[in-house]
Amino acid sequence: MKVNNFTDDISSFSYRYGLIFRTSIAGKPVVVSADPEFNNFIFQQEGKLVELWYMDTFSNVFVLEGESRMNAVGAVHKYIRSTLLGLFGTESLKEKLLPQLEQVINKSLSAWSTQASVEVKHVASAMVLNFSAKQIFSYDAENSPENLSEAYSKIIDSLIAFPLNIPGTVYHQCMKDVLKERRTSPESHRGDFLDQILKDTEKEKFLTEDFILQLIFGVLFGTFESMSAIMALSFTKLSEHPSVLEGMIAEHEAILKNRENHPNSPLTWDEYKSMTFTLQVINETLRLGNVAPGILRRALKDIPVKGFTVPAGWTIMLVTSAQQLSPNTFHNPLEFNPWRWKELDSRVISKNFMPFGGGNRQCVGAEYSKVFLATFFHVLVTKYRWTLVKGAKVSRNPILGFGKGVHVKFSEK
Ligand code: HEM
Repeated sequence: MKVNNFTDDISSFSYRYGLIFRTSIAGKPVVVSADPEFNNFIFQQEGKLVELWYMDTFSNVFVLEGESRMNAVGAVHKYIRSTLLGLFGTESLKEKLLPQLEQVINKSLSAWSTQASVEVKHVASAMVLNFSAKQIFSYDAENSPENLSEAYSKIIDSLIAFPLNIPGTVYHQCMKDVLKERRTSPESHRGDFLDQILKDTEKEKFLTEDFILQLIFGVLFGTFESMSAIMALSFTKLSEHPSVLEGMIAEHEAILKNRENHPNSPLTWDEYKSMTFTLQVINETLRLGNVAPGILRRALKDIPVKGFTVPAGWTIMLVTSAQQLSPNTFHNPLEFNPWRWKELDSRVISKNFMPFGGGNRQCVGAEYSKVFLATFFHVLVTKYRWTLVKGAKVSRNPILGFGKGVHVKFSEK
């Protein structure tokens, strides 16, 4: 069979396979794919035919070359992934984090309800970042001299605007101080992520100070934009679809009723698992939200695809977001309709709905995000009522944007 190179005959390729085509971004050749077969295949090829590649902006922040580069799979990635899953994975959520999450959410909503209104994305970012940072390095938002979420959002704004050197920022200085304190007083054992990686520095040579700082930055980066964008979008969608909100209220009131004599007892794992409709609302918001508009990889070797070849070195952009908006899978794809999930087959879902990516780089915060959102809705609809004071014009550039923000007034029920 004749194997063409993308560079040989691009036009006939894009004509024949509209879901995969070639373009260029910042002068570099990129193969863009919304093809479910190819995208699923590429997710399984991490470290074999492809590796993670977020182009130049991120290579100024994260080490993407050399032995301890963050994008390679292998011992370093395995160590980080399993350590993070130990912290944010299902077992930890079930055994430890769920009651803590409920407490933090209760506290946040109670504080928000004392204000005339709050901008949801802003306050949700701080809530999620502070909770995640507490698990990672025992960050204490109430007593810390530095406001981590303010320092962090400055970095994110500039990161998107221009390449940035992390050293010199308030974030970097704050984290260096945290590391120094831990190293000089090893007796202050906190049982967090930082304790564990500092304990492993002898054994794992790649755990240098710079690496640890970048790693913590990277994990917080994962939590910061994504969760708050989904929360802001939820409020926008729920205000447009009161019947969905009513469905959630009914589901959560039934949970309280089933507790019989203990309506105020903490949320249990079984109760979380029973929130069928709420989890469908979360799926629908993730589907429309498409927090990761494209997932980027670099071809390590020539990759054959449908009679053509993606040459080694080229960038591949997996546009899973387009799959999630495909009318072939999702009838009336732009409509916010959580009930659609009742009808969808689980095999169709796993192939076409990948808000958390796939393969061995699938988001380590996937279950954490769902538990966080479900617990948030549980507290919200059982204890509070809210009104949208000022909605936002939702945009995509390519990151989900909320113009002047989603302003909500919360009040106790
Ligand atoms: C709505 C919320 C979230 C969405 C939609 C999301 C989405 C994603 C996606 C699409 C990837 C794969 C990226 C790729 O393959 O290049 C990913 C990876 C990752 N996410 Fe998330 N994420 C979310 C929340 C979180 C949270 C809360 C954490 C914090 C624990 C987190 C930590 C990570 C990490 C560490 C990775 C890299 C995993 C690896 O390379 O092995 N994410 N996320």
